[in-house]
Amino acid sequence: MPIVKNVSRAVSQLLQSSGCGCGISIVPVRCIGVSPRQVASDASFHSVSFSESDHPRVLITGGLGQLGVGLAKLLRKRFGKNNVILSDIRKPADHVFHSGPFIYSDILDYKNLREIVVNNRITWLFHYSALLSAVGEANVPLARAVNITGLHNVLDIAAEHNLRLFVPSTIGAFGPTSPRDPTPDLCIQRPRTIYGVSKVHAELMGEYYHYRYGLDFRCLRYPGIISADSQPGGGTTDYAVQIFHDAIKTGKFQCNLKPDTRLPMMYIDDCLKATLEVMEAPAEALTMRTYNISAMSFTPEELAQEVQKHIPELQVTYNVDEVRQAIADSWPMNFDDSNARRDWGWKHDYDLPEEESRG
Ligand SMILES: NC(=O)c1ccc[n+]([C@@H]2O[C@H](COP(=O)([O-])OP(=O)(O)OC[C@H]3O[C@@H](n4cnc5c(N)ncnc54)[C@H](O)[C@@H]3O)[C@@H](O)[C@H]2O)c1
Ligand SMILES: C[C@@H](O)[C@H](N)C(=O)O
Repeated sequence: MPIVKNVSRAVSQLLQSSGCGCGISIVPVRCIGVSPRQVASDASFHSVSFSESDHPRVLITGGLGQLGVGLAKLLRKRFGKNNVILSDIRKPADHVFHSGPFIYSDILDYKNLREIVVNNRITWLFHYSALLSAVGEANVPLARAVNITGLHNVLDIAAEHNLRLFVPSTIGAFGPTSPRDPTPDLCIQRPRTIYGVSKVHAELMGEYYHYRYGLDFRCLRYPGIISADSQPGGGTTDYAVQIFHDAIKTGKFQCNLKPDTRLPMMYIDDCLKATLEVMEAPAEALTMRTYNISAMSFTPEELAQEVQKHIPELQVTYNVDEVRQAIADSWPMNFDDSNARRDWGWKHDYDLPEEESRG
């Protein structure tokens, strides 16, 4: 019998909140200039630090993708609407533009990014700009620029202005030589995508800046994130979002991964909750700067069966995309997040009661 894991709660939540009608997320393709580099390797960083009793002043880069708008909503509830600035290089939808401060920011423009941080007295930065795994393979030079040069800009500005910096990593930071079931925090990391390579680089650079310059760098390795009211940005786990939109819109879904491809996944509310929690965790609780977080793990076939419980007429077919399949086959199947649970009390809400066992 296949491993059937109960994703009911997340599926119900997704189908309830799936208003659909969202446009497909398109990552702009353009030429990239090299950003100026002003920070000397032995620079001593200094800035006005914010009092912990004040609300942080937050900037989110790449905030118009699958995760940023939800993150802004959560943070605005907590810290006040005007204390959270969304930024991106795309034009925001009306409802996003009217929901709180939005600003244009290209993370490859170092000077402009620094100006935004200074003028708005930013104290926390969530760095979401990236090209995900599949679009990254389709445009390696752009992925290298956005994911690596962009990160360098953000690291320098964060260190210079004493920011608390969150950079998400991913299950994609592991590769075929990593243990896959489960994958612990510390193990071999030899990813085979530019996305994965750039995320390992981000993890290591952030940790280096922490030890070298005292940067308050915090990083979570997210699983594939499923959401209903935002579109994925071109990753390998996109199918697990697209199925909900297609189930409601057309009743037909063509999956680009094989039916038995098991990957770690998480409902967006859990992902954003974890992100806020790790940013609020006392520094002394963090024994590491980069943590795996986990919630559930399923295959396309299992997810389809779960969705069909709610929409029995859903027809699912498979047309495997070789690039995405090769990526998925090199990624973890299950994530070990015991360090996050121990250090800062991570606990997911949308889980996988093991109602049926392997065998
Ligand atoms: N969604 C997931 O399943 C998932 C899983 C693991 C990690 N993550 C990480 O979380 C972060 C957010 O993910 P997402 O799914 O929202 O990504 P996304 O692809 O949906 O959005 C990324 C955003 O970055 C913006 N961007 C591209 N180039 C830029 C530039 N030069 N300057 C500023 N912005 C630029 C894009 O316009 C886009 O809105 C990423 O770093 C991603 O690696 C996401
Ligand atoms: C897993 C994650 O990093 C992203 N959703 C991708 O598939 O590329």
